[in-house]
Amino acid sequence: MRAVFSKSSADPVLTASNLCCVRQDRILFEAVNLELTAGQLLQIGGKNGAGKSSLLRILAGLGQPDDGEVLWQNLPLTESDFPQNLCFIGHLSGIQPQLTALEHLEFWQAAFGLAPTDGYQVLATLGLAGLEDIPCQLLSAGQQRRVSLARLWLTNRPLWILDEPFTALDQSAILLLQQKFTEHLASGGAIILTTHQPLTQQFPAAQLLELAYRW
Ligand SMILES: Nc1ncnc2c1ncn2[C@@H]1O[C@H](COP(=O)(O)OP(=O)(O)OP(=O)(O)O)[C@@H](O)[C@H]1O
Repeated sequence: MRAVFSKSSADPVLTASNLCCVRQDRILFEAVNLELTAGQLLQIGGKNGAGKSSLLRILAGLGQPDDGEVLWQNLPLTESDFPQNLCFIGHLSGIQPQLTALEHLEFWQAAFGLAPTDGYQVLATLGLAGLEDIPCQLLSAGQQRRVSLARLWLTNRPLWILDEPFTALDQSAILLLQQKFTEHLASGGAIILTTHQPLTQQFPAAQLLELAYRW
């Protein structure tokens, strides 16, 4: 059930104002402002070490800014139903080596509070047919990334925050993921992601927030 985003809504759902992040006496970024509404894709760009992951973690409520605030529907994240509306996938795949792909799906279904679905079907869509029942430590890096991204095929949450989701994927998986993004945006979802690859050809309406590398 999409409780928050709807295609007709043009109101900002996630807003960040005057964000500042300091790490080891270095200002990674400051005075960062953004607004995200239904159907929007925001790409955070910048060189290695510019602070993209740090910004994503703050936007996901997993880290505190040194200044500024993040609001979900005009409320601070901790005072809203933000966690129930977010699907966050970090740059580490979040895969447990000893669990199978199918066991990961069962865990995420329970974590998202979803009714069981046909995990075999989801994994087949992701090109993992025949690999459902072996420990993930025996899968390749790209196959493990596909398992990790299976969350996007399970979740009904409107806001996706994804750190380097294309890492280790081959061209067919990149196209599959881009198609999934298109469907999610068309149904009123929103996406914030980091990636080093240009997205403007597939997503001409994407916003780009470029973080400058600062000393
Ligand atoms: N918890 C932390 N404590 C200390 N320093 C940190 C912490 N998290 C990040 N940093 C530092 O902040 C800087 C930015 O890190 P971050 O991971 O946000 O960069 P990034 O833009 O995502 O880089 P990449 O493109 O390489 O993934 C780095 O120099 C990193 O060492």
